[in-house]
Amino acid sequence: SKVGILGIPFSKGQPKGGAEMGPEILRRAGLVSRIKRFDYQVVDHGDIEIESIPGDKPDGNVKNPRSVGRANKKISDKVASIVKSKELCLNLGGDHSIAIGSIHGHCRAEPGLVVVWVDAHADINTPLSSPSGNMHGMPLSLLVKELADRFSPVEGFDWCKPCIHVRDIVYIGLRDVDEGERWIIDQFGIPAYSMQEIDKMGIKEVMHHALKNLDPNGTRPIHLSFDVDGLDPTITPSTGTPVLGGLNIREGQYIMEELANTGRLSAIDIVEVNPLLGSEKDNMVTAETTISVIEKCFGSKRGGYYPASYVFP
Ligand SMILES: N[C@@H](CC/C=C/[B-](O)(O)O)C(=O)O
Ligand SMILES: [Mn+2]
Ligand SMILES: [Mn+2]
Ligand SMILES: [Mn+2]
Repeated sequence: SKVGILGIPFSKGQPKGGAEMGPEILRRAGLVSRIKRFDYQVVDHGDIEIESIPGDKPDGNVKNPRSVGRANKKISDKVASIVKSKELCLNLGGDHSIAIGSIHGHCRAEPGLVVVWVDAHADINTPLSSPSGNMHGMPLSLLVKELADRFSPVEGFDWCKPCIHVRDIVYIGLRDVDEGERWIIDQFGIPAYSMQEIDKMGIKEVMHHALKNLDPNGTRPIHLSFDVDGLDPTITPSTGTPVLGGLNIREGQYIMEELANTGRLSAIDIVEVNPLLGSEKDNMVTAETTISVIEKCFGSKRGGYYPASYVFP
């Protein structure tokens, strides 16, 4: 099987420069060669070309709407074609607004998908409920059909038709959720395993119930949107919105191992790595943590591994 890697050097969904350097730092830390060790054939699609749109005035309180809209239209087109060519699409962000295009594009190729959202944040603020106007806190609100009537279309997003239902989402790792987001989660009954549930149930039970709730028959393609700030900031310090009390590296690896075991991972976003926000050491720790978690999606086993082609000497 094949994995298609797509760099998305984009950061206009939030105000801190540097998130656009995420793909570069992960590549430089050896991501591609680490994935090549396993049974996937790796196709590297390079980085998406991001056009800058000068004078991109806010639309209401939404910041950089046209830049975010234009970038995500391209992301949608590219992800749709990668998934259609039977590659597992690995998107390297960039801030979390890139999930608008990646999920939209994934839905074009796999309409029955489900979304696993690993994050300290719910990222489902509408343009009206957002406390910041930063679009990295809004991606899911632009994608779910049930919220379409709660706000008027955002400038630059006329292409973006909502393509998933709230019941097709599960949250893991929440610990910094805004009022409007909590109202949405309660109103629509979105399964949400915050760090409190993880401490109460343990990651094994959380993964068991999360996947069972989401897809009882175990048939639907999975879109994993992984915000590195879902992990504890001591192991991913180089990120824009760190929150104490996150997932430890073993929980992160276990989540990926369980998702890999389904055999239904179809697209993965790895977002919010920002090397300008940490020291050299912070960046090295963040990159190594992120890669050691990502590789568990592709067959890396803590108990050891050998490729199908291995012959014992
Ligand atoms: N909920 C806050 C924070 C958003 C955080 C986004 B992140 O999860 O993509 O880092 C907001 O809406 O501004
Ligand atoms: Mn996020
Ligand atoms: Mn986050
Ligand atoms: Mn149980």
